[in-house]
Amino acid sequence: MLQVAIMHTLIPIESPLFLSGSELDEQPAWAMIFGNRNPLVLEIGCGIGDFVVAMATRHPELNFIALDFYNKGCLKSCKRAERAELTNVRIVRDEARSFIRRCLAPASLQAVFINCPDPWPKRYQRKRRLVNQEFISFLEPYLQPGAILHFATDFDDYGIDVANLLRRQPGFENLLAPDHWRHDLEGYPRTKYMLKFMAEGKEIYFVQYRRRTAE
Ligand SMILES: C[S@@+](CC[C@H](N)C(=O)[O-])C[C@H]1O[C@@H](n2cnc3c(N)ncnc32)[C@H](O)[C@@H]1O
Repeated sequence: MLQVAIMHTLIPIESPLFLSGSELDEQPAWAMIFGNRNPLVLEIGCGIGDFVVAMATRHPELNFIALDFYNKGCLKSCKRAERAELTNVRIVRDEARSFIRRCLAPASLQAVFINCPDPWPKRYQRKRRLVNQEFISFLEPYLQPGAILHFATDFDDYGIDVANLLRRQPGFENLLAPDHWRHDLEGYPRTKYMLKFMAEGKEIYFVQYRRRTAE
């Protein structure tokens, strides 16, 4: 029988800003990687890197880890961050949960951004969504007390679900109260996917919660 091997070759990424998750040590020394001890911010699913570049340009006092398992997106993100001459960004190709578990210490993140995660719109697909109760419980200990979790989606059912989920978490407080979500947040950079959905007339759901500090 003729067997046809389909090779999925990854375009090599030769950028000083790129880190392959599979080659990273467990619990890498982020202060060594960034060359300073500035607070860490994580973006999950950075896509083409437009958001992280906008944020890292505004906040040179923070170190941004932009994560995606999509190689081409990582390549585009690296090019974009290099063009902006940023030194406070690293683009990591890895799966979010696996990366967080292996490479981040408890209470090490000052903020997490999740913009337009894959919506898995069909009912039978929803268990594949990244953000659910299990994920929030998993992520919470990696946030410092006072750290902010930013979530944005164009998919109303996902936005409302995450807002309701976070509302029930005793460890988090709603920064947009009394609203559970907003459709506009001044100053929040719009991502490629947000702009695409907005052009189709869809509304974005922004949800923002802060991990409570101990009383
Ligand atoms: C719909 S795109 C949104 C990209 C970007 N945030 C934006 O708003 O334009 C979702 C991105 O998340 C990435 N992604 C989805 N699940 C992931 C996971 N578990 N770990 C890492 N990246 C993930 C995908 O590869 C994709 O690039």
